[in-house]
Amino acid sequence: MNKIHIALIAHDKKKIDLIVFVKEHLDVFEKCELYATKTTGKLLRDKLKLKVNTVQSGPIGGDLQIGAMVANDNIDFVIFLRDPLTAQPHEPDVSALLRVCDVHNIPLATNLATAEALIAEINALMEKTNMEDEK
Ligand SMILES: O=C(CO)COP(=O)(O)O
Repeated sequence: MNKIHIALIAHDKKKIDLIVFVKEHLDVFEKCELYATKTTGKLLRDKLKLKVNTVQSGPIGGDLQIGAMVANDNIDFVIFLRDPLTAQPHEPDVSALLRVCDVHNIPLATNLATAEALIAEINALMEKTNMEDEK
């Protein structure tokens, strides 16, 4: 089975939420190929010992790099915990990433409730592929 590719990104005030969320679903994330913006990825590596491919930090182009991966069909799911209460200097890049997910119909969670729903979907997808592999 090909691994599911997931991009994980969190704005600074949401990084702890993301770490806690990923920790709760570590069994799922360990089976996936993970991509993250630099600071988010470093935290995931340091705190959870996960293997994560990183791009630049979000404010200096990382969101756009993840967007390019979405455009190239290299990402299956995006979990991007945005901080809706803090203005981001790189807001155009954030919008570009959200837009390219819509253009390519890539499931995108921008809050924890939707991220939980995506995990259920990812689990179902993994079970289905495992059953097909066993046939
Ligand atoms: O700013 C970000 C997303 O817009 C996240 O970038 P970092 O993971 O490098 O903090």
